[in-house]
Amino acid sequence: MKLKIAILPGDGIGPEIIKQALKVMEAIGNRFGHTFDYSFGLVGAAAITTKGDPYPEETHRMCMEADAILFGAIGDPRFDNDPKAKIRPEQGLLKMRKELGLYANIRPVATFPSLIHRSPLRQELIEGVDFLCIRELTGGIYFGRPQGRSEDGQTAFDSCVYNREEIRRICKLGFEYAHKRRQQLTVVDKANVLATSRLWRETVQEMSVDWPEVKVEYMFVDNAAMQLIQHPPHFDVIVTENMFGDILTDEASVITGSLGLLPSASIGIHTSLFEPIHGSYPQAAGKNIANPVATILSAAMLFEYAFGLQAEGTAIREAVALSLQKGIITEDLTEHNQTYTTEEVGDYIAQVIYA
Ligand SMILES: NC(=O)c1ccc[n+]([C@@H]2O[C@H](COP(=O)([O-])OP(=O)(O)OC[C@H]3O[C@@H](n4cnc5c(N)ncnc54)[C@H](O)[C@@H]3O)[C@@H](O)[C@H]2O)c1
Ligand SMILES: CC(C)[C@H](C(=O)O)[C@@H](O)C(=O)O
Ligand SMILES: [Mg+2]
Repeated sequence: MKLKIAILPGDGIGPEIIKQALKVMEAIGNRFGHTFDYSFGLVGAAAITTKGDPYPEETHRMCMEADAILFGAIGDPRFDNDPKAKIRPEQGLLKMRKELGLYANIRPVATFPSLIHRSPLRQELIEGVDFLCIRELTGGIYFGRPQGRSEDGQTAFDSCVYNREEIRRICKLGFEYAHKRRQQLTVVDKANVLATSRLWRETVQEMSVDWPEVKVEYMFVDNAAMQLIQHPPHFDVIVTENMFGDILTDEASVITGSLGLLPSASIGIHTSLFEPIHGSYPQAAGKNIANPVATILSAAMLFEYAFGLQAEGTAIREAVALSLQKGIITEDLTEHNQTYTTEEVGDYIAQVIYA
């Protein structure tokens, strides 16, 4: 099979981790007889520097023409530390999500048996954790208007906006995934305060009639933040709005042992995009220390979700599991000096697939 994929490395550790995922994909191509037609695009601070635009038109065209997109990370302290900057790397990511219609961000969270001891949480709390967080990605407070400052600059405002159709389409995925899994859907919201959350509840209540076998529970986000740590095996499928999903999944990464482990798939109207859930980790950029596993597992999701190539995804997951089991891991997962570099972890995982 010939796979046409747009590659957007982005900023910070983005290029280093993408390089490891490409090695692994090459190994998969070799083993399973696929070839790749890659195109490389600029996004984020890298695109601002050269094009003055964090999501240039040519990158958009490239994404639209590809069968799938692999994305590293964007973000740069130059902009993080300058709240007055008008053009920002994150605008590129948001524009890309919106223009590609990437409305559902699926973030699987599962413990790796060989890393159970790496979590700051007690082993008996996190054994067998395996849930999906389905994060709405093109609505809510990230995109609601009005957003901005009052004329005198002394007041700032954001708007959280959802319509019924946006809620339906993301919750439909929630029901479908729960149906295929353990039949348990947790809707995380703040319906005791927010009007948008009450529309979410109302919509889910209507939809649940069509999914009688799926047990639906509603949980306020503050409680969910606590339950995720207190009793994470409870969760099967979580569906939630944009910002809550962003925050809860960084929190959930602690269960697995590192933010550098969690991948995601952004499912869209026009295409699909695969990216680690973490950011550009600027402190590590160029040091060859970042964990490439989240990006490599995002490539596994790309094979499975974009192309239906399950065996290829499984081969990557097995190679990753072996690297973790053998202790071929980056410094975020080690306390002793048995630390491997980003490159070495990528090489090991690719080599397991070739073998
Ligand atoms: N999707 C994205 O591109 C994305 C996501 C989050 C943050 N960002 C951007 O990234 C920049 C940095 O943000 P931040 O520091 O809040 O978040 P971050 O996710 O980049 O890093 C937070 C911390 O997580 C750990 N970490 C993250 N990725 C890791 C990896 N691959 N290996 C090992 N450890 C890892 C590190 O301890 C790091 O200090 C900001 O500009 C932010 O806007 C981008
Ligand atoms: C960089 C930022 C805009 C982004 C988000 O909040 O969606 C990031 O945190 C993520 O999780 O992809
Ligand atoms: Mg985030």
